[in-house]
Amino acid sequence: MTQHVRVQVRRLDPELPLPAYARPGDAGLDLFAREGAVLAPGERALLPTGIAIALPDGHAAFVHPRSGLATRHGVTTVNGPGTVDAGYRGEIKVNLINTDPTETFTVSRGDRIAQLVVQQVALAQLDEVDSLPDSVRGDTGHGASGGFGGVGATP
Ligand SMILES: O=c1ccn([C@H]2C[C@H](O)[C@@H](COP(=O)(O)OP(=O)(O)OP(=O)(O)O)O2)c(=O)[nH]1
Ligand SMILES: [Mg+2]
Repeated sequence: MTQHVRVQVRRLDPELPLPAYARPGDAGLDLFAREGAVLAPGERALLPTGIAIALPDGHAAFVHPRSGLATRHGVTTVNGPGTVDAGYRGEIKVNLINTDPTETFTVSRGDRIAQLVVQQVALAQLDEVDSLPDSVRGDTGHGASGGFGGVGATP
């Protein structure tokens, strides 16, 4: 069952449509660029989206890159995914970077540059302890479970 949460939104640019889910079942609302930009290889830009939101308590929104831009152009978010706090009332911005080594990437006003995923988040109440409970993983990580290959691959 899909859960819906009501999010108040202010449009800071009346000419841009509200962010929308491109298809039923999509998790991210596509965000539009309020301004264009030209990103040389390796260059980044903080682009305004023309919207500000008020999330209910216990929620956050995450500015995720779009996989099509990443795959075709090497364009992603620098801080991906960026975190929008429930208390943030400013314009949502997208920290875009062109990681392509040779191609310049042009953003036009109105382009869909990133997607906003709204999620419930738990706020941690930190209980300081001297030792943590045992677990199967323990303190292993960073590839400790094996290599990257599938069945039969060398570890
Ligand atoms: O991709 C992003 C990431 C953040 N923000 C806005 C909303 C967020 O609530 C605020 C602060 O973000 P964050 O906490 O990640 O940045 P910070 O560097 O820790 O700044 P601050 O000291 O203001 O918390 O900036 C965006 O518009 N887009
Ligand atoms: Mg912060």
